[in-house]
Amino acid sequence: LVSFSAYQQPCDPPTGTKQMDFSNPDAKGHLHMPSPSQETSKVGFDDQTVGRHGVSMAGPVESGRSKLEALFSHPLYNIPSPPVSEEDWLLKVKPKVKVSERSSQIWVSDNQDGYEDTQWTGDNQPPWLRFHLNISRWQLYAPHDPNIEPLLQQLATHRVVSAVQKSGGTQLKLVMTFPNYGQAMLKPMKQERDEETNYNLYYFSDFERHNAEIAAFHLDRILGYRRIPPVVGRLVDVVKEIKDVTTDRKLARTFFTSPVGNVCFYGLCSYYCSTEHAVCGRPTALEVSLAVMLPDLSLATRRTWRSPWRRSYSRSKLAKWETDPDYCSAVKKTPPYDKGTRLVDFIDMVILDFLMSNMDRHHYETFEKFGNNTFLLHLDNGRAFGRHSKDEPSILVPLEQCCRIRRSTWLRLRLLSQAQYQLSDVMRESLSHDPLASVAPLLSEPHLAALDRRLATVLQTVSRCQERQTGVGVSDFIKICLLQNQAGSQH
Ligand SMILES: Nc1ncnc2c1ncn2[C@@H]1O[C@H](COP(=O)(O)OP(=O)(O)OP(=O)(O)O)[C@@H](O)[C@H]1O
Ligand SMILES: [Mn+2]
Repeated sequence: LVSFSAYQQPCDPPTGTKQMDFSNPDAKGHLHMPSPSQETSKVGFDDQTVGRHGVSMAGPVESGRSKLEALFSHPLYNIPSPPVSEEDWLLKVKPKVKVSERSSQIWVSDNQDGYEDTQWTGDNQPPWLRFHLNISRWQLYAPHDPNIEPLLQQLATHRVVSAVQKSGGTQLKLVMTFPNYGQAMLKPMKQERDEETNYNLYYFSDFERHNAEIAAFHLDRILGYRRIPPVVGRLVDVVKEIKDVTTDRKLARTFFTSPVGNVCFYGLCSYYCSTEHAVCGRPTALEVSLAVMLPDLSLATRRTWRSPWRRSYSRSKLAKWETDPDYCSAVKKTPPYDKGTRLVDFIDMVILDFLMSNMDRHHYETFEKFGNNTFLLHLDNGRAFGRHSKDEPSILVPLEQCCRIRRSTWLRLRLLSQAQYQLSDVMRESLSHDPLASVAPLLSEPHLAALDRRLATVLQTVSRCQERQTGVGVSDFIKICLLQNQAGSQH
C-alpha cells in the first residue's frame, strides 16, 4: 500500500499523445518530447501494476487500430520527461551573424553542380538537418518525431548527386549525397531473403545484409531504444545513380556487365570485393539499404568502445567470458560499467542483438560530448538476421552472467510478448512501410517467428535470474530493479 500511494500510476492511459508538445518548438526548433533514458526515475511500478504472472499494463487494442499504433500509443512508449537542457543537445546552431559582420568570403553553394541553393531557416530545414539537430544525450530521435517519415521518404526518393566508397570497415559501402546535402550510407543486397547463412561460415566472414540494416532500425524503434540511425530500402539504378555520378575512379573501374547482361560492380574493400562477389543489378536495378549519416565527426566526435563480451574473432581461441561464469563481477567493477546506466545500456544492446542474432557487435560507439552518461549507438547491423532456424545463446551471455536489465526494457519486452502486440506482428507491420516491401517482405516469415521465440528466451532468462536470487520473490526482485534503476537515475 505504501508503494502504491508513493508512486504515480504509470499505466494510466496517457492524456492523448499531448504529453509531447509538437506545437511548441524552442528557439532551435527542438520539440519537447520525452527522452527514454530520463523517463522512468519518477515513474514507479509496483505489484499492482506489474503483476506477478500477467501484466495488467496493456491497454485494449481498439478494433480498427493497428498493433503498431497501439504499441506506440501505450504508456510505456509515452513516458513524459522534462525538456532537454541546452547542453544535452548534440549540436548547437550558431546565433545569426548580422549581414554587416559577415565575411566577404561567405560560402555560397553552386547550384549548377546538382545541389540546391541553401538558405535554411528554422522552417525549411531539410529533414536530415533536423534529425542532426534533434539528437540529444538520451536518444537519436524522439518517440513520435514527425521528422522521421519525411527523412526516410527523402532518402528513398531524392536524386543522387554523388556516390563514393566509404573508407573503413571490411565490406563494400557507399556514401550517397543528395541535392540538399543530405548523406546516406548504402549497403547493397548480397543475399536473397530466404537464404540462410552457411553454417560453416564464421560470424566474422558472414555477408552483410541490406535487409538486416533496415530490419534492425525497425526493431530498435519497436524496442523503444531509438539508438540506430534511420534506415530505408531503395531500388537504385546502378548505372544512373552510381556509375554515372561517381567521382570515385577506383569504384568506377570495378563496373562490368555480367554474361546475362546485368550491370555489376564490386568496389575496393578487404572482404568480398572481387569479381566473384560482385553485386549486380537486374539488369541495373539493385536493392540497397540507406542509413542516414550521423553528423560529421568534425562536428560531433564519437568514442568507440570495445565490447567486454567481444568474441575472439579467431577460429581457435575462446574469449575470457566464454570460460569464466563469474566474468560479469569483474566487468561490474570496471569503469564505465561500475556507474550509472552503462551496464543496463549494454544489456539493452545485447537483447537487440540476441533477437536479431547479430554476433558481430565487437564495438559500440557513443558521442564524446556526453561522456559516460549517454545512450549507446547501435551501428553496423548488417550481419544480423542471418539465420532463423537457430538461435545463438552465446549472444545472451551478458544478461545471463550479470542478471541485470533495465526496468522499462523488461516491461516493454513483456508487452511485446503479448498477443495484442506480438513482436513478430508489429515488426511485420512496421517493415511493410518500407519501399522495398513491395519487392519482397523485408524479413521472411521464419525470421519473424524467430523473433517471438527469442523474445520468450530473453524473458525466461530474466525469470531464471529472479529465481536465482535465493529467498527473493518476484515482487522483491522488481523492487530491487527499481532501486538499482533509481540509483542510476534513468530507467
Ligand atoms: N549512419 C552512420 N553515419 C555515420 N557513420 C556511420 C554510420 N553507420 C556506420 N558508420 C561508421 O562507419 C563505420 C563502418 O560502418 P559499418 O561498421 O557498418 O561497416 P562494416 O563494413 O561492417 O565495418 P566493420 O567491418 O568494421 O564492422 C562504422 O564503424 C561507423 O563508425
Ligand atoms: Mn560490420
